[in-house]
Amino acid sequence: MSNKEMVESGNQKIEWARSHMPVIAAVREQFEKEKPLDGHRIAMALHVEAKTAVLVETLAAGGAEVAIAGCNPLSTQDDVALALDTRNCIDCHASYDCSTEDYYEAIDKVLDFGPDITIDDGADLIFKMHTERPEMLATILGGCEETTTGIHRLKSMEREGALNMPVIAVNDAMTKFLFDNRYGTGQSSWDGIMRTTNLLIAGKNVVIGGYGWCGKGAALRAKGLGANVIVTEIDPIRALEARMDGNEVMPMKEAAKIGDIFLTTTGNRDILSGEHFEVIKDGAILANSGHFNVEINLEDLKKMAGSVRTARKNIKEYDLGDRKVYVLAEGRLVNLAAGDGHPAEVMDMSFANQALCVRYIAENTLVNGVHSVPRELDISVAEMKLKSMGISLDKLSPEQTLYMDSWSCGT
Ligand SMILES: NC(=O)c1ccc[n+]([C@@H]2O[C@H](COP(=O)([O-])OP(=O)(O)OC[C@H]3O[C@@H](n4cnc5c(N)ncnc54)[C@H](O)[C@@H]3O)[C@@H](O)[C@H]2O)c1
Ligand SMILES: N[C@@H](CCSC[C@H]1O[C@@H](n2cnc3c(=O)[nH]cnc32)[C@H](O)[C@@H]1O)C(=O)O
Repeated sequence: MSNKEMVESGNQKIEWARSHMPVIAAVREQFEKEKPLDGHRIAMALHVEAKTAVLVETLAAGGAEVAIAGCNPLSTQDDVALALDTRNCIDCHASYDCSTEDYYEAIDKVLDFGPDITIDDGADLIFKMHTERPEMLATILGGCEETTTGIHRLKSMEREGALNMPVIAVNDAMTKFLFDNRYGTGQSSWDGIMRTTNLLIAGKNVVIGGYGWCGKGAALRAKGLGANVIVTEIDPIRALEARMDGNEVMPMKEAAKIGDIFLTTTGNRDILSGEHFEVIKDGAILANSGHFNVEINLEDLKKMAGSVRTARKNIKEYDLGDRKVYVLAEGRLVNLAAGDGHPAEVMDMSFANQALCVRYIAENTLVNGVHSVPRELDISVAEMKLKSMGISLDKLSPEQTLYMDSWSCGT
């Protein structure tokens, strides 16, 4: 494709996403009128694809200048990156097949731009500023964090007294994790797996590593596709929940022997490693939708394999002698590296939260530490989404309010 065709293709994807993101459209309208981000410089490290581009445009419509890098190798869509880079007030430094060096160089480039607000997915910008560029923290008003793993990292910095800027935990908004992590990951992971393998899910043993918000969504959709779902967990409550939701629960060492398709969603490392590959079933398909590329230990797999070859686009075959194992998208996020990421309708809510939280940072002085998304912003996102869906609610009558609030009623 020529550069011109790439830009056209990127713009088409952005337009399609924008037309399915009514909440962020409403936020953009406010931003265009009020210009709350005038004079602000925003550095972002997110998956560079069409829905993210709609967030970037919204911030620019609010008056900001924006520089963006990727937040994961293999999750950038090059046509969208090119289309974004042609816009006024937007610099994009991201490519799909970047090396680890290119990836970190791009993070440095968006920091060179001199931001006063950051948006991260996995805390890479914040980590880099704290470890290598601490002088930058003096002019940072605050940051927003998109994902569970990033918030784990930031809370651990906060506990050790090492977090020297305010950060809003956007992932923890109800209108984010209940929809994005659950229904978003639930749908987009299976989309990535199915379009990459072109295989049937019905009748297969699907093993889901972790029954958090992503795991619940992935298990629910696998069941809907006709799979027999097995969950592995380390948390007794989540394991119980998985069982009572109708899944089998067992240790990975047992699940490895019978699973046909494995999907990790834990945010942890080595969910599948050497001890599992020793017993894993011939033909097993391994995919990750959790953290970076560490949930499936590819080093162990490489050591055990006699040879490795590309079996099909985005599928690597590891020949273990008596068995073959297939890894999708290099063990990186299968929904983004081998698919188009979450559906626009869920990113609509995640990114409306991002835009509103950036505005909140611009208009308020926050102390250093991890902050929750203000409840009223979270509720406003739910209200805008319901309105866009044509759904209205009942209202409490004065008698009902009194009844609910009074301790003397109810007997
Ligand atoms: N692919 C995507 O688009 C996408 C979307 C949202 C979140 N994420 C990422 O997915 C990961 C999970 O996010 P979440 O919101 O579901 O987190 P969560 O904390 O709700 O769930 C993680 C679950 O994994 C379990 N777990 C941890 N170690 C385990 C182990 N060794 N074996 C089995 N289970 C284990 C935990 O007990 C927990 O129940 C994070 O890294 C997050 O950043 C990815
Ligand atoms: N660098 C992180 C990446 C985790 S991805 C998880 C985040 O990606 C976000 N996400 C999922 N799909 C899309 C998409 O299509 N566009 C932009 N972001 C997405 C989603 O909100 C989720 O919180 C790490 O490996 O730790």
